[in-house]
Amino acid sequence: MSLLEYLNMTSPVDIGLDLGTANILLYHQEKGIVLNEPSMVAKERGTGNVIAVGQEALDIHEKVHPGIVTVRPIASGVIADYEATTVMVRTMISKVATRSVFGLRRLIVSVPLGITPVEKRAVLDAAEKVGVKEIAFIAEPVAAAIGLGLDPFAATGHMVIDIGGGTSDIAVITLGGIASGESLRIAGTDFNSRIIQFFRNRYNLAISDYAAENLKLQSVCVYDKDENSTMTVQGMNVGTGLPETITVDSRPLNDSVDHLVSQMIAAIRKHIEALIVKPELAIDILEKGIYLTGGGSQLKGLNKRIQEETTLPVVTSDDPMTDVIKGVGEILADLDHYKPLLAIDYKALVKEDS
Ligand SMILES: Nc1ncnc2c1ncn2[C@@H]1O[C@H](COP(=O)(O)OP(=O)(O)OP(=O)(O)O)[C@@H](O)[C@H]1O
Repeated sequence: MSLLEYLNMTSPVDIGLDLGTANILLYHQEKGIVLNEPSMVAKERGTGNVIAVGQEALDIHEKVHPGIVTVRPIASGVIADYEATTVMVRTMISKVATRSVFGLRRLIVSVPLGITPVEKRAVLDAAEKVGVKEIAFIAEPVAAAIGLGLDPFAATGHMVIDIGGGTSDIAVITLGGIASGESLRIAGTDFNSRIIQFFRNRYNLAISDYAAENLKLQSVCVYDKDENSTMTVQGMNVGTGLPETITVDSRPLNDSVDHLVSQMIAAIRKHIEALIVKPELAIDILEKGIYLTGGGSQLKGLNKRIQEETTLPVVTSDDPMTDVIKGVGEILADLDHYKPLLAIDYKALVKEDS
């Protein structure tokens, strides 16, 4: 065995990227999921220089250093900070793909349904800077479908809803295309914002995003609105300017996030109703159910609520936060088979695109 073989540096590498609002995941063709970190960047307040990305940036964020500002470069599924996104993607890819002397061959990136050319450009820039030779984009719900073990080319309809941090991608997938779908800009992060607003308005209490996230995971339930639990919440009293601990019922908080759930369900129903011209697809969904994935789909009671209000069965994923990247991994493993999905949706091979 040569030294290069021994060091596993003998061939160009293919990488998959799930560039999410909340989390960034990387898939290595041979090793599987090699990175799963928060989509966050820490910068020096004065210069704007990036000093940390991912988990390191989140650790800084929680300590709140006055000379440092932390940003989520992707907001509501769109690239809000072009520079920070470029640095974040570049740093993450270099973390996992520095060993091959032949460099990176392909990068497959999952993106929300409505990605704009400008957003695509930011990813392309980052990829070019780490020496990727070929790049392709795949729609998140299609990647999620593959990750869930569904066949996107089948002559049957699959409804997949990927509820992430910034977007809820809704898609009815059939014959390698999307019969009906949209990227709804309501997802996990909106629940956090609503929770923060609720405590501010009702209790004059400013709570951190970290506290809001914990409340969402532990106390919020969107199905049985009568369900009640007691929550202990810490924050800053905006009136006195002093820290405060309060113990309150969860029921009013459940009510306060309800309009977000209603908007999600209205969008889902719209795409089911759009199948009126293709009733056989609607029947497929009636038989197989709606597939729910993405971290936000784990909100307590959301699956039951969707089931009740659409009257369709709902199938929840066992591992909702990795379905998209697993799907991207499957595509990398059999690119010839899946290539039509990339070409049909985005015609995104760099050389064709630029
Ligand atoms: N148990 C849970 N209950 C409710 N929400 C959860 C739970 N676990 C994770 N989440 C939420 O899931 C979201 C992150 O999910 P995911 O990693 O799938 O999103 P993303 O891919 O980063 O975002 P997007 O696809 O919108 O760009 C966060 O908003 C997080 O708060």
